[in-house]
Amino acid sequence: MEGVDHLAHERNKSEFDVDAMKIVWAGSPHAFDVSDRISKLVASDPGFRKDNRSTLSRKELFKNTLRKAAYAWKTIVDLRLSEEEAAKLRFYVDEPAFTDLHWGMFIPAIKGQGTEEQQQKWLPLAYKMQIIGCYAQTELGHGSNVQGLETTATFDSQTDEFIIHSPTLTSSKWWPGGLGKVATHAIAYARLIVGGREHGVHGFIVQLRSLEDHSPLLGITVGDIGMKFGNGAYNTMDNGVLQFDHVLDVYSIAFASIAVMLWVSQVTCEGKYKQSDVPRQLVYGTMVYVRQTIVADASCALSRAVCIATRYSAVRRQFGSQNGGPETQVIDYKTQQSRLFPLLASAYAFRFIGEWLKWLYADVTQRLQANDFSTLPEAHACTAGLKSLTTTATADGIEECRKLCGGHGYLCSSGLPELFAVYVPACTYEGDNTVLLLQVARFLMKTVSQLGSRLSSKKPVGTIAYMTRVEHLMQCRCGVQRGFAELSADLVEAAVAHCQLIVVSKFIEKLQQEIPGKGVKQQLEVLCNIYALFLLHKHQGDFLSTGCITPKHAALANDELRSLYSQVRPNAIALVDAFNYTDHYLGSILGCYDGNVYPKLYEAAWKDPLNESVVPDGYHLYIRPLLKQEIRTARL
Ligand SMILES: CCCCC/C=C/C(=O)SCCNC(=O)CCNC(=O)[C@H](O)C(C)(C)COP(=O)(O)OP(=O)(O)OC[C@H]1O[C@@H](n2cnc3c(N)ncnc32)[C@H](O)[C@@H]1OP(=O)(O)O
Ligand SMILES: Cc1cc2nc3c(=O)[nH]c(=O)nc-3n(C[C@H](O)[C@H](O)[C@H](O)COP(=O)(O)OP(=O)(O)OC[C@H]3O[C@@H](n4cnc5c(N)ncnc54)[C@H](O)[C@@H]3O)c2cc1C
Repeated sequence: MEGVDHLAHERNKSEFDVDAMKIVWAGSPHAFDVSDRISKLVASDPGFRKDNRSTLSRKELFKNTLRKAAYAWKTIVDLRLSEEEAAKLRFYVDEPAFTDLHWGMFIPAIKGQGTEEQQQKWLPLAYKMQIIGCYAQTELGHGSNVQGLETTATFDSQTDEFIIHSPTLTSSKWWPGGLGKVATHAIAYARLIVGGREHGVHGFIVQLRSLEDHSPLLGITVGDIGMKFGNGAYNTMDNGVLQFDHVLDVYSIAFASIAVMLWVSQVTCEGKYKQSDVPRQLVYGTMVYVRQTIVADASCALSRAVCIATRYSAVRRQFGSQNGGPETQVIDYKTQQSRLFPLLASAYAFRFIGEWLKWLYADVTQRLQANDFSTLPEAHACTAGLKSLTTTATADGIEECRKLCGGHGYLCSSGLPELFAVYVPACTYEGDNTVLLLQVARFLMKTVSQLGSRLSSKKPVGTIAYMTRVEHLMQCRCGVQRGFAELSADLVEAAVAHCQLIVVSKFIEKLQQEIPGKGVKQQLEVLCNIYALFLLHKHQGDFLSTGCITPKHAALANDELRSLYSQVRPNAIALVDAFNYTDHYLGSILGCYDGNVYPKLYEAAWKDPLNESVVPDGYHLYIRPLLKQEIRTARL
């Protein structure tokens, strides 16, 4: 029945202050207030409806996305929302769109790598959305290998201009979000050539389309690359293809530095290339920034899936009826708990590692401004490795949550198929996860060779086993005289172990902070222990081979896990309520707050366009003749 909370009995079991946990999850009382207010604003506005996406054609879907993006911008302007509130509004609108790249990459790239002059010219236009930008780095032939990019930017000292060109088919820009149909400008990455000499890959701000009629400028061929994985899903995004045919970057030398997107190098008025004495990898700065935001995004996506699966696991009953009594809630089965609760713990673990990574990024950015590059390698390794670890675990976790919901998890109305389809490219974009782990492995090799065996002694006591595991994995690999390439598969395993060590140690450090609210810290300690012991159980071969745990320890750890699951069980619904997601944002009948699942599932089915007619289109043309055919063959 509507209005009845079918999960009230579960909520009454909670042993901690849920409102206090909501603040912990949000990060602060202020952050909670903004999130709570904006999520409800979006949920209550029919202009942000999203339950019909799977029934729209690609063109209808895309036009609806443009409508929503414009409506969101109007809402932001009319309500005079702050930058923080506007970002939250775009988050809760929950639709991949060109705005993700405009706000999430184009503007950060200018802020992070543009000169003062460039920032003064481009940021006011971008903030007012008087230009719409995208980040055009990947090409048809190269994505991972940035140094392999083929697009050229040749400085013509006669005309004081840069000529941007796609010399080959494989140099076509391919994948940039927002590029296909909307962006008016791009930060395009190209090989800078000055005076016949090549100076490596640099970013250039290039106008793509007329600000008058949106037509592509002279020399620009641009379009969408076509349908992607899953219906609806990421097809609201116009990932594009772009070719330059000797495009003059219209900014004369007076603005040459406007075009060359870098505070780390310049082309002077005399047409001389000036490389400042900073690491060339600062060209990659935007990718580092986005990777740390992707870690925070992972905790959001995984927590959405876990919220759906946990609430439905409490609603769903199957088997176990005694004397005609109610069947057993599937959340009470130990197998369901052993699959679901480690994911619940991971959602919280990724939330806190995302908070730490945000601090690390801010710290390294501050140091860079003082020309202190000492922590840049660690920041690169951490953002690359944690992006890889958290997105792989989240993509796998969303799929596991679908399976935890049985057949109904496969319905679009569960919200899980679309969440999976939209999320999984996170394992690829912003750096293929294996390629990024190889960067971590390279960092570990260098660290081991510099520090000797001990990677770091600055870890909480509870992580000794994890640290010993990483050292053991590295020693086993570094000890043998074989090349990096030969050992790369093994070194990637050590890189994963290193990233898991970081997540566990930062969760433990979080618990050393003052955490207000009855029972809140105790619940987080249970989740931290579940995360650490689940991984120890999953990788016990590694831990046993280090000798720092024995088979008896491994068995005890497994016993402790079961006990921890029992401690979580009465608090499970409250722990997912703490995410404070509206039913609109969850977009899931299985995960609806009141748990009134079956009537809503049944009602939703009849809204499917296929049920607009009792007799389906095609019956008279195809099925009736089939049913009425003379039996010409002997009866089978
Ligand atoms: C809101 C989300 C929307 C998502 C939209 C998606 C957008 C995108 O996908 S944008 C495109 C993303 N593309 C990538 O992520 C490409 C991945 N590839 C790379 O980052 C690089 O090609 C590489 C790091 C894999 C290799 O770069 P390369 O220049 O060949 O460098 P080396 O491996 O030779 O390393 C040299 C040296 O530089 C250090 N280093 C590498 N990257 C960085 C970095 N980002 N920051 C700082 N330092 C970096 C590396 O550690 C080496 O150091 P040493 O070992 O000390 O020499
Ligand atoms: C949805 C989506 C949105 C995107 N948005 C943008 C965008 O806005 N802007 C942009 O510029 N790009 C964007 N991209 C492109 C994205 O950044 C690249 O696809 C990504 O960096 C992976 O590169 P790749 O496609 O070349 O993969 P590849 O490197 O070709 O990967 C193929 C396989 O090769 C393996 N491999 C590659 N190199 C090595 C190596 N050295 N050692 C071992 N294995 C290796 C990989 O692990 C992988 O298994 C987007 C991609 C997607 C899917």
